[in-house]
Amino acid sequence: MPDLDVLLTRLDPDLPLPAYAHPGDAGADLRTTVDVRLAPGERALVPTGVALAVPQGYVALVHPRSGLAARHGLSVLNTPGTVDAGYRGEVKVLLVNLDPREPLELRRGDRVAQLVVQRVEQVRFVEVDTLPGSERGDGGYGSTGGFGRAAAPGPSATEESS
Ligand SMILES: O=c1ccn([C@H]2C[C@H](O)[C@@H](COP(=O)(O)OP(=O)(O)OP(=O)(O)O)O2)c(=O)[nH]1
Ligand SMILES: [Mg+2]
Repeated sequence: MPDLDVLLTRLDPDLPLPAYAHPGDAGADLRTTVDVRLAPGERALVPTGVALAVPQGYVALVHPRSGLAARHGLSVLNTPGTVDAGYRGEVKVLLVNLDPREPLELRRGDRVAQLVVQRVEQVRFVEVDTLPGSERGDGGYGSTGGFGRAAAPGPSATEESS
């Protein structure tokens, strides 16, 4: 049951508005207003035919659709794309064909991505000389190990498999 109004203008009156496929879904599907052919590895910034006034304190994020990603390698290059509250231009989707072999033909009206609206904080950045300590410290980028699989038998059995 939606409880937040997001004002929208339709720049392409013949296409349906962004819509949630099921009640309670996080993402509302966005459609391309144009036909696009993406060669393997190719990207394109495609228009969606809508402009939004996202309320202050919220952001609209442009996410890929998992079915198109799994079946065709279609993704959003800058995923998730950020539509700021102050942005009044047309929402666009930076599509990329990550399939190494197959070109992808998209037609006007196809649901190519999904829009997730969520709350967001704007913070005050406060410069200090020394940060408070933490258990993790500066460990990152794999500091806790890899996949955590049982070590396979063989020459590297003594090392943790990554
Ligand atoms: O997938 C996206 C990403 C961005 N935008 C629009 C809305 C967003 O508010 C604006 C700027 O996006 P972003 O801040 O990610 O791009 P930038 O390269 O930093 O541009 P700018 O200098 O305009 O902020 O572009 C979209 O329509 N779709
Ligand atoms: Mg920016």
